[in-house]
Amino acid sequence: MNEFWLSCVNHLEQDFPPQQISAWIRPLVPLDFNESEAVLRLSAPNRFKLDWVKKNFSNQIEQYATDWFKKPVRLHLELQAGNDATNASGKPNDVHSGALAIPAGLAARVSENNPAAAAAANEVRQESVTAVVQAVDEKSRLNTDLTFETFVTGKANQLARAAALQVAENPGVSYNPLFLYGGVGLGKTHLIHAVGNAMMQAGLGKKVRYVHADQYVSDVVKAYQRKAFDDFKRYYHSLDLLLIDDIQFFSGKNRTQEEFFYAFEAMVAQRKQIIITSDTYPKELAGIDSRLISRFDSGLTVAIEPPELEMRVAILLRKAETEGLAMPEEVAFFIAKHLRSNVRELEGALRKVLAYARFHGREVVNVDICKDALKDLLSVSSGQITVENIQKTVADYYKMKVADMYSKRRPANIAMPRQVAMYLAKELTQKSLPEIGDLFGGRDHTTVLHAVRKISDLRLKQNDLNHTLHVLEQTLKG
Ligand SMILES: Nc1ncnc2c1ncn2[C@@H]1O[C@H](COP(=O)(O)OP(=O)(O)OP(=O)(O)O)[C@@H](O)[C@H]1O
Repeated sequence: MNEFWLSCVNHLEQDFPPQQISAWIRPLVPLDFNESEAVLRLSAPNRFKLDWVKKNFSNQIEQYATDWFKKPVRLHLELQAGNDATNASGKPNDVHSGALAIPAGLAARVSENNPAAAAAANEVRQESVTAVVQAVDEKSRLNTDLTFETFVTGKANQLARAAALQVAENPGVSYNPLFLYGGVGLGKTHLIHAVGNAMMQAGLGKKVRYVHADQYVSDVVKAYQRKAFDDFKRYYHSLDLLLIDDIQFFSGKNRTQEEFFYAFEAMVAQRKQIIITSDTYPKELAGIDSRLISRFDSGLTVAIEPPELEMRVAILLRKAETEGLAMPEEVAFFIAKHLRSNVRELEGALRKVLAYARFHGREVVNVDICKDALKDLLSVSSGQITVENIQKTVADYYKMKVADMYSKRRPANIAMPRQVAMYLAKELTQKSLPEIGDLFGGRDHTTVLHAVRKISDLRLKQNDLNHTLHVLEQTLKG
């Protein structure tokens, strides 16, 4: 197990900057691998790290484990025993606990056999402490790297950024709540951290808290179990700025919604600022109480759209510069033309190019290096619009599995995106109706025709759907 984990960390080091490895990966402790169920268990030192790793690294870890153990592995993350750093009021108990968590057994073994490695491990532990303290302010849970200064602006996000700046300057009085929505990886989380960091930097002693909706739900559950609702309420109602990310995760969680409703009312009445992000606009949120939806819509609702070409280039150039990589503009254009869906994807590509260039000892990259480094990514999005591209883009947008594009399952939340994808396939490719039917799991051409007619028709009547289609077309055309 330890051998696997060391190798996995080595592997992740190729893809992610050292700061991220120290902050998020090294604090994880490998627990065990269950052969029969193919479940890999890792523990994280606190809830914040657990959520972060789950969101940002679990795919890579699962993929690597799948290659290593030669079977499809599922990752199970859990909190280190007795180390849940979040109490009922949402405050961390132990600021540094996470950074010291290099597996104890492993550290002992390393130090017995190899004093130099032990010293290095120690150094890594020290470095982890610094990295965590720099990257995340534990009290507010703000990532201090996500600021307005590091946020690249373009047409796709200028409105959202202007609104966020306005709120940072006049919290509680301009737009309350500010509701930001958009697809995955477009910068919503970044922007709300930027508001929080700006308020903290202003040094007025404001109480700020970033919380992912999932975390809020589990705080409610904990408060319920510990009968500590008063503390919970007091804490949330006492904030000056509450940043709540991915509110769609409240869907169907009635008790959480009720608590949030009270917190919302109390904060807004006292002119305390709330900023919410979501993958869709308020009225489209499923499983959320209508009185909350109407509250969400009572301030300012702004979309972040997929970045246009020039903005993607600017983001790549800025991020390459930060990483100390000399990237000529033509190279940034090359990557930006091929990768169009979101900023997270661009960051992933840049990391791959960076690792490749470092490995081959190149300080300046060119288009050929990029083609090699990004072989896998580029084959998926080869510039042309293909039905596969459409299926992937639509599935990403609606947060569903690509496999459901071909499956026979028919619940409305799958059937509708599938029809949208069929419509786009007809609009944007040269494929015939029977060919499209084949690519959607062998469906009949009349099914495709029905989907195309239905979506064309609805598009004229429903502004929201028209907007969604517009965003998808823009993403696909680049
Ligand atoms: N305009 C931008 N300038 C610089 N970096 C950006 C920009 N937009 C996004 N990013 C970066 O892209 C990555 C993904 O952004 P972020 O996590 O904010 O997306 P998101 O919209 O919250 O996505 P999700 O819905 O998946 O949570 C982050 O590393 C963020 O810093």
